[in-house]
Parts: sequence; structure tokens; C-alpha cells
Amino acid sequence: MNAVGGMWGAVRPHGVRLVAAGLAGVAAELCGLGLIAAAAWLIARAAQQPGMAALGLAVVAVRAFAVGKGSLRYVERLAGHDVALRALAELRGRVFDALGRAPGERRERLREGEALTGLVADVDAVQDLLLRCVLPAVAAVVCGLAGVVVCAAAVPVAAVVLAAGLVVAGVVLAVAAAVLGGRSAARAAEARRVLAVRALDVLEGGQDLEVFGARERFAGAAEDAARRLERAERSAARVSALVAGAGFAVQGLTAAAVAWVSMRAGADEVAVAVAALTALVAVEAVLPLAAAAQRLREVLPASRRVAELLRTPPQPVPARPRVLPPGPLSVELLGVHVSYDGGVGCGRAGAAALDGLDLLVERGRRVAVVGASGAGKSTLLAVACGEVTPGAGSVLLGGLEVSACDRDAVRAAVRGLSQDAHVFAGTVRANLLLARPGASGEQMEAAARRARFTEVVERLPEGWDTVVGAGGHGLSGGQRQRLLLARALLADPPVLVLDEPAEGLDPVTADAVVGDLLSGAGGGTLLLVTHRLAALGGADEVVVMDGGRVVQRGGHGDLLARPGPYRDLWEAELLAA
Ligand SMILES: Nc1ncnc2c1ncn2[C@@H]1O[C@H](COP(=O)(O)OP(=O)(O)OP(=O)(O)O)[C@@H](O)[C@H]1O
Repeated sequence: MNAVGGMWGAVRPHGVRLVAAGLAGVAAELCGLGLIAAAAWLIARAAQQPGMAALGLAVVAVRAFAVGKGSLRYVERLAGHDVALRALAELRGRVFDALGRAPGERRERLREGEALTGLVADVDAVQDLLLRCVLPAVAAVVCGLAGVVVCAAAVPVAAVVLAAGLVVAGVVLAVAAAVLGGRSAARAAEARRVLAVRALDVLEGGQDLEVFGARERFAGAAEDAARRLERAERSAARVSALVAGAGFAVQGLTAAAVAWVSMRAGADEVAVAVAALTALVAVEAVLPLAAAAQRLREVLPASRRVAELLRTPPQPVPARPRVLPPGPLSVELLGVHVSYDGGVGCGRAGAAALDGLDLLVERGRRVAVVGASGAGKSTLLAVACGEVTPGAGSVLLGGLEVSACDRDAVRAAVRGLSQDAHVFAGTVRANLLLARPGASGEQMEAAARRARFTEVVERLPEGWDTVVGAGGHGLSGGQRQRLLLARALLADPPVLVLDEPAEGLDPVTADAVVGDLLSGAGGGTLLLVTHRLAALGGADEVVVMDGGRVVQRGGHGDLLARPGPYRDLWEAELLAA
């Protein structure tokens, strides 16, 4: 029920259109039924040569039903698709809203090709609930009932036989199709998922696979998945064909049985013809129920996943948000705990990324955060800028609980450079101005100088107007990183967070950049995650993390002077160098 709830919420605003589509579908089926009943009556009665006056009304009825059936079917298709597409647009809007509300790590998972492709397919599949399940089912049920009524009017006992035929065609076959076809559909869905993952591996990692000589193996795995998908789809098609064949057999047998009991009951030939042909049309109307049931089995899991996403509770919005003070802000984390779903926690399944972390960074201070890989440094920055909501503990900005402040104001106040920052397709200038649209040429130049990006721009064919591709295509890794750093510096927010700003730069430039960032004058509070310890002499303070906690803090020189985690990291860095 929850699964359908997600779609229903999107359909409700278009309820009138949906009812119109349903009524048009029902009316089209009833016209089909009326057409056959009237035609049967007309042919059988004409054979008795009663004269034109007795047949006139039936001739008009046949014409009206024939025209009505075609036109109403067209109206039903038009209105049905109109409402389904409107509901789909509404549903997509709701899914985007829910994604916006979702915690950062969930959005993060959705960036993976497989999950994103899956979500898009799930949302699209939900429209089939309306077009291929609900609307055909409503029309089938009404037309089946109308068939029984017409049959009962012609030959009462034949109506019982028709009802039995309808139950077999509309219920027994539908359940069989759902059970047998559902299994194949589940296998096909899983095979489709595996194929998408394998195909992404081959497409995105093609170069690496070639280098490591693993292309054949991965391509073979993709082919295997494609074969499994083909087998599952064949099996689903076999079930559909079998059910369709059985449906036609039930249809023919029901019509024959209705004719036989009608004759046995002593009905005249006109009544027999009307009852038999009505049975033929009524059973035909309920046959799509089997296909609808099979499709329902395929669509329900997708609808369930979409409904689950839509249930993401909205972030509580403070009634009267507190206003952050101007200028650089202090950052304080008190007993902060973060666990990621599915996080491997450095080999300890389910371990916390932040484990009761306490940290106060006073306003305007320049703090370097260091620690082994997986210590929780990036998670600390993600919590500080509101990307990840802690499971427990408090985060204060300028002395105010971030949950009491406007979310957009917090986002604007704490920004910088994350490990997965994106370069957009467009000019280098446009990429930089994204951080501060009104920035002057001097401000851009200054940010570029600090990020060592000026020398890159000078060598680009069109300078600031050089066009780069999405993801920084056309730039080297180091050039891309300098562009991203320049963009973060241009933003100049009250709290600047930089995650590995010198990643991909040569060691000398990297140390120079990190050193400048930590010792440069002015600007806001700075939280900088780095592995380059040699450049930390200028930092106001160095914070050492391990296992999601702060294990040591102090000045670079003081920390080096005594044994402890920082000196261990330093010695390990010297050894590696
Ligand atoms: N999106 C995520 N989903 C699941 N687990 C995650 C996610 N991000 C981090 N983790 C887990 O949380 C722990 C801390 O990760 P985090 O990225 O904060 O460490 P880090 O100190 O920045 O590491 P590195 O120096 O390698 O970047 C890790 O053990 C990791 O397994």
C-alpha cells in the first residue's frame, strides 16, 4: 500500500483527469460490448426477415457503438497518458525534493552510476502503475460486470456460465501470470541491475582494464549478465505467451458454453447469439488483467523504493531561525557521533566515522586537521558545513546551534573545497565565478594567485575564456585541482573548509600552497585537511585525529617536540619521502 501511496500523492492533483481517463476507458469497453450485442441481435433478427422498421434502431445502435468505441478509446489513451505524464513530472519533483532533504551520505551513494540509473528507472516504472495496471483493471471489471448483466437479460442461466469464465480469465489467469511471471521479472530486474554495473565498469574503467589486461574478463562478465538478462526476459515472454494462449482458450470455451446452456435452456436464436457474442467480448475485456498483474509484480518493488525515498522526513525548519553574526565564525563540535550506513570503518564493519568528537576552533583561527586515512577528517568537515547530520551531539557556529539557524545561511557561511568538487562544462572564468558571481577581475586574480592557478591560466589558449569539459576534461589533474582551490578561495566565506587542497600538485608546490593558506593574513576561520605535515609550521593549531576522535592538538613545533601520534605521522612521512 505504501508503494502505491508514493504514486497516489503525485496523481491526486490530477484526480479529475484520471477519473476522465477511467470513465473514457470504461465507456469504450461498454461500447465494444454494446456493439457486439447489438450486431449479434441485428444479424440473428435479420435472418428472421422481420422488415426494415424492426431493425432500424439496431442499425443506428451498431453505428453509434462503433463510432463511440473508437473515439472513446482515443480519448482514454489521450487522457490516460496526459495524467500519467503529469503525475510523473510531479513525482520527479517530489523525488528531487526528497533527495534535497536526504542526508548527505545518502545523496553521495546516489551519485554512483548504478544507484542513480536505478532511481531514474524506478521513477519511470511507476507510471506503468496507472497506464498498464490501474486503468485497464477498472475498465475490465466494469465491462465484465456489464457483460454479465446483458447476458442475464438475454438468458439468465448463461450469465452464471459467463461469470465463471470471467473469474477464470480475470482472476485465476491473473494470479498465475503474477506468480509465474513475477519470478522471471525479478530475475530480469536483477540481471538488468548487474548488467548496468558491469557495463559501467567496462565503459568508465576501460583504460585501467586495458592497462591491467583485464578488459576481456570484465567484458566477459558483462556478456554473462546480458545472457542472464536475455534468458530471464525469454522466460517472462514465455509466461506471457502461455497466459495469453490460455486466455484465448478460456474466451472461446466460455462463449461456446454460454451458447450451449442457452440452447439447452430453450432460448430463441436471437437470445443465444446475443448471449454468446456478449460472453466473447466480456471475457476479452478482462484478459488484459493477466498482463496488468504481471506488470504489477514488476512495478511494485520500484514503487516501494520510490515511496521509501519520499518518506525521507523534511529537515526540521526552525520557526524563528537565529541569525549568524557577521565576519569569521567559531566552529564547535560537542560529542559528535556519525555512523554511515554500509560504512566499512577501516575494516571494522559499522564503526563510527566520528565517535563523540569534541572540538572548538575559535573565530579567525587557521587550523590544520591531520590523521591516518579513515580517521574521520573529511567527515568532520562534512559535519561542519551541514552536509552530514550527526546521529548525536551538537554543532555550533558562532556560538549558535546550526539546527536553530537557516539551512541556506549555514551553507553560505561554511563552504570550500571537498574531495569530490566538480568542474562544470564552460569557461574557466564561469567556473570560478560560480563561487562569487559579482567578483571583480582583481578578486579573481588574487584567488588564482593563492591557488597557483595564474600560471595555468596564462598557458591556456584562450586564458580565462578557455572552455573546459564537464569534470575538468581538457585540464590535467593538478590544473583542475588549482582551479577548484581558486574557486573555493574566491568564495571567501566566514568559515573556509578545504579537504586536501594540494592533492595532485607536485610536493614543492603542494607545500607552498598549504603553507600560504595557513599563514596568509586576513580571511575567515580556516579548517584545512591535509597529509602534508611539512607545511604546517604556519598553522595556528594542528588537530590530530584517530578513530573518529581528536587525539592530540597544539602547534606544529610543540607536537613534534614530544612523542605522540603527530610525531609518529611525521616520522612515517619522512620515511615515505
Ligand atoms: N559516504 C560514506 N559511506 C560510508 N562510509 C563512509 C563514507 N564516507 C566515509 N566513510 C567511512 O567513515 C570513515 C571516515 O572516513 P573519512 O572520509 O572521514 O576519513 P578521512 O580521515 O577523511 O580519510 P582520508 O584521509 O582517506 O580521506 C571511514 O572509515 C570510511 O569507511
